[in-house]
Amino acid sequence: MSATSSTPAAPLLRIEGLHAGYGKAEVLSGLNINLPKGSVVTVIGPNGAGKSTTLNAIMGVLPSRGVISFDGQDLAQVSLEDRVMAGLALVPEKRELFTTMAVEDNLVLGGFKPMRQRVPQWRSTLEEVYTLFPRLKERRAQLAGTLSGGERQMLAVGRALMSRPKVLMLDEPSLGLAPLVVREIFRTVTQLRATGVSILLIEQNARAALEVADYGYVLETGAIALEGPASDLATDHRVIETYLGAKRA
Ligand SMILES: Nc1ncnc2c1ncn2[C@@H]1O[C@H](COP(=O)(O)OP(=O)(O)OP(=O)(O)O)[C@@H](O)[C@H]1O
Repeated sequence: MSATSSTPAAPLLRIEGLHAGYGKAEVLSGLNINLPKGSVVTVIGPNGAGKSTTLNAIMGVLPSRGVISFDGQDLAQVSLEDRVMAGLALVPEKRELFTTMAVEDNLVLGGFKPMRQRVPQWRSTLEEVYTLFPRLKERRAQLAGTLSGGERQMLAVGRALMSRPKVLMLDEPSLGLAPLVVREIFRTVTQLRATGVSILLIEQNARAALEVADYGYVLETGAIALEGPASDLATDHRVIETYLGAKRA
């Protein structure tokens, strides 16, 4: 991470020449993304650019070609479950909560069975999640389907944290949330980085994402159109014209 180091540390997550798609339709055409340890990296871009596809390929729920290397390990032959065990966690765009189950049951299921066996301290992880999101603790017995939009997003993040990930991937966490709630969620991103979690943040809300990220990529029709330190991207005229506009989060 040090800018002065002659041999920069290998990124925790390295995506190189990634191709993925659906049937014959190729969506990603040779993507390169690096996530250094302890950083927040954002991928911004328009609808349909391939942002969710990128995360699905990294998780292994979608077949892909190219290199996905995590913590020095090539994930090509690694199953979804083993990717979670290795330390990858995804908060999907649709949150995908168990709506008819209580908040706490959603969290406990997030530390899914093999993980609970391997990580016997899951109860203390649950307390850590409650410390991060006191509102979830207050509502631990409430059905997930009755939570507000912001609380659902907190629960989706909390559930992913139950597997004690090294890398947390967030797919449009601000989607459908009021500006104040977006701020709260992005504050959490900063708090998590401070605890050592590395974060890959997919967002359409470019302004909020670039404020919280260290580095950013602009993804357009399956390829990286622009990349750089987030503060540079936030002042780049192409990003301003296309993604920042006059709207404030
Ligand atoms: N299951 C699927 N089957 C076929 N095509 C798909 C499927 N999922 C996504 N696509 C297509 O792949 C392209 C990229 O979709 P993707 O969801 O990755 O974009 P995105 O950048 O995340 O967009 P958004 O910001 O709107 O969520 C789109 O053209 C979409 O229609």
